[in-house]
Amino acid sequence: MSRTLVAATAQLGPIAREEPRSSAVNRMIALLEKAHRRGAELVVFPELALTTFFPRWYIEDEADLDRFFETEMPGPETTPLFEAARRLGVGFYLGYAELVREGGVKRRFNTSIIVDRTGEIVGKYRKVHLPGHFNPEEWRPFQHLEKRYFEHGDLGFPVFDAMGGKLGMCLCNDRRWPETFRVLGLRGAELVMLGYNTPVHYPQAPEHDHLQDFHNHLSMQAGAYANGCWVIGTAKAGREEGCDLIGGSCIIAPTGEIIARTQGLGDEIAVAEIDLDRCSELRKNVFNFALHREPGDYGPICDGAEERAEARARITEESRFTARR
Ligand SMILES: CSCC[C@@H](NC(N)=O)C(=O)O
Repeated sequence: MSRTLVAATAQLGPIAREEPRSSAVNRMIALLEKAHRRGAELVVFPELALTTFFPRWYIEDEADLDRFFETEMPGPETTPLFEAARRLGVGFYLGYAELVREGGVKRRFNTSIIVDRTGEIVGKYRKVHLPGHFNPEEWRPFQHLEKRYFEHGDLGFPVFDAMGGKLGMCLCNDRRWPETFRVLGLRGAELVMLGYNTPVHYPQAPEHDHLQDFHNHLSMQAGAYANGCWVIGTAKAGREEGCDLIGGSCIIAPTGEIIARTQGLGDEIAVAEIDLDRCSELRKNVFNFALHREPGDYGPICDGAEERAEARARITEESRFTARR
């Protein structure tokens, strides 16, 4: 059986605050069709692809916040995307804000899914490394309230047998953490897909603004190389509600080389053929984990997990926007 897959990164330009889901979905279907015409079998969309990047605002009213979340997937507005996938026989990765009710409690996650060629959801991931802050901070030109609006993902970093390979997922800030790729690599991921919304301006250290594209590619290329896996990273890009987001969506080989990338900051695809068997070039050699990895010397990487969990629970309880009914 062939282990090659034609894949596409499907970058979205800005989504306005009042833009309806149907518009975002129609834009994604157009990209899916375009990718299909170029032979793509798998298409990677951005993080929070159905709405504007709403954590840039402090939203006090719970109903206003909930408007940005999906309570079912697919729901009435996203079903056309799933139908298009089924019609074209193209799988996809999609990031969205997920709201679930458990025991009368609302839980909110920054989530991504893998949908296979038949339009079935075959994998789910909930963002682990939530960036930003809990409380609104007036000095900022825009907020980054992911820590307030989302819970820490509770699914770990799973790897799924899908599309003829072993597929892993992460979301945006996760890519900056080598542990993300290493855990997925240890679980055998051959392709890691991720979406991102990355502002050009980093208010805490504006001297890094000109490095945002560099850091984006640095993280993903290092993750690919050190784990011998393919990486597809997809941006929501451009000036969204006055906030500039980087582009640079790309497909990265296990060698760390970018083999396809978008050029602009709008809706755009870049396509490449990826050979999943190429992972072994690294995995059987320099990154043969069984032979060369030295976990006995990596203790500090996992120290402090309990303290971290306690601190998180405390802060979350104090600050998170959670409705209990
Ligand atoms: C405030 S941290 C920088 C922004 C972050 N964005 C997301 N969405 O995770 C990122 O890692 O790109």
